[in-house]
This record gives sequence, structure tokens and C-alpha cells, in this order.
Amino acid sequence: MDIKQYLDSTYLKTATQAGLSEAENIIVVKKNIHEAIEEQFKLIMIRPNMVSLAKKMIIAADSSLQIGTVIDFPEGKSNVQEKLKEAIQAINDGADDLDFVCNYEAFKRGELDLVKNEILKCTQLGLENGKVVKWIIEVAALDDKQIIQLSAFIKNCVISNFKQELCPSVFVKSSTGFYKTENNLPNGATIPSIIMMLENASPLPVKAAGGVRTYEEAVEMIRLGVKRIGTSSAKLIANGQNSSSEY
Ligand SMILES: O=C[C@H](O)COP(=O)(O)O
Repeated sequence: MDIKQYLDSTYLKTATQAGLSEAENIIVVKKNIHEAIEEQFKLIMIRPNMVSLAKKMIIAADSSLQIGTVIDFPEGKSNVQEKLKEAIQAINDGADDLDFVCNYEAFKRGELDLVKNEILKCTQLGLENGKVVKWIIEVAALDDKQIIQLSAFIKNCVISNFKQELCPSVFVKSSTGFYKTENNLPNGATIPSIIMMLENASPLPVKAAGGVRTYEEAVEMIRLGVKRIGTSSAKLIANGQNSSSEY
């Protein structure tokens, strides 16, 4: 098993978030894309406005690196038309994976029809274009019951409305990595949250994202059963693999 094939190497900071100029931030994005090509990661996960750039670099390098991008990131509050518009642009620019932020706040308010509608329409758009779709539920914003309920809700929406053979292309994903918690609590993929997702999203696969920093943490997530790991520490994790004989 090659751990690199689980890694969605992620760089999602805007220039402002990185404390850089736009030009400097593009240099960092390019460095991340170049590194993902060199390291033969599964995928580079970047903001939508960087997808065309990644596509050009990947074609120029004759690489099989895939491109993922985030839709309605990081809050997931936009209406379904805006989510679809952003996703169509990303598809046209060359994205392979579409990681949608679910309107988890609407789910918490009990607006289930709204959430179901966005899951069905956006998933359909992705699948009919041959894309992988992921639904980010932002576990740090949810209590345990809500993690269980939202994972099961997404699963039920997908398995009742799409062909069974398409289910492996629709993930439930833990976190954006950008959620601000009170008292600096973990804002990403904790082991208990991932276990709850795995138990309730199956047969949909789970992506652990947010706070996965080391080879050991990545291996633990894979042992639990996740099929993808989104991390801004992909190179560090891959280097950890090189220094261990475990896999
Ligand atoms: O999947 C996406 C996350 O933004 C990655 O979070 P991280 O920076 O904690 O690895």
C-alpha cells in the first residue's frame, strides 16, 4: 500500500490568510503543485481560482496528478444555484474532485429539504460529469449526535437517488481545516469523529481532513477505514513513510 495514493495534498489559504501578496501566494500554490507532481500524490487540492493553473502545470509535466477544489468554502452557506455555478466553473477549468461544503448550519436548524436539495443537485452535477464528489460536514461545528445524523443523512440521500456503483465516488469529508473553535479545540479530523462518520456514512467512503500532520496519524486514519486524507502536511507524511518499514 502506497500512502501517497491516499493523500490529497492541500493548500487552501488565500493570500490574506497566508499573509502574502497575491503574487507571492501564487508562487506558494505553484510550489505545492510542483511538489505534488514530484512526490506522485493522488491529488492536489487547491482553491477554485487556481485550478486552471494546476491543469496547465500537470499537462506540461505529463503527470497523472489529479486536481481537487473546494466549493462554497469554507462556510457552505450559499444557495444551491451558487454552489452549482462555482462547481460548473471548476469542472470547466479541469477539476477532477469537487469538495462541497455542506450547509451544516441549515442542517442544525432542521432545514433538511434545503440540505437534501443541495446534496442531490450538486452530487448529480459531479457524477454526470464523471467527477468525485465530497461533502464536508465540518465536524468541529457539530456535536456527536449531529455528526452521526448528518453522515447518515448524506448516505441516505446518495444511496436512494444514485446508482449503487456510483457510491464510491461520493465521500463524506470531516473538515475544512478553517473552522474557528472556542478555546482552540481541535477543528479537524479527530479519531472519535472519524469513527462516527465511518459507522454512519458507509457504504460511502470517508475522507479525513484537517489536523492530520504525521505519518503515524495518517496510518491510523487508514487503519480505521478512511479512503482519502486531506492534509497540508502531505510531504511530511510521505517522508515519514520513507523512514518507516510499516507500510
Ligand atoms: O482538507 C483540507 C484541510 O484544509 C487541510 O487541513 P490541514 O491544514 O489542517 O492539514
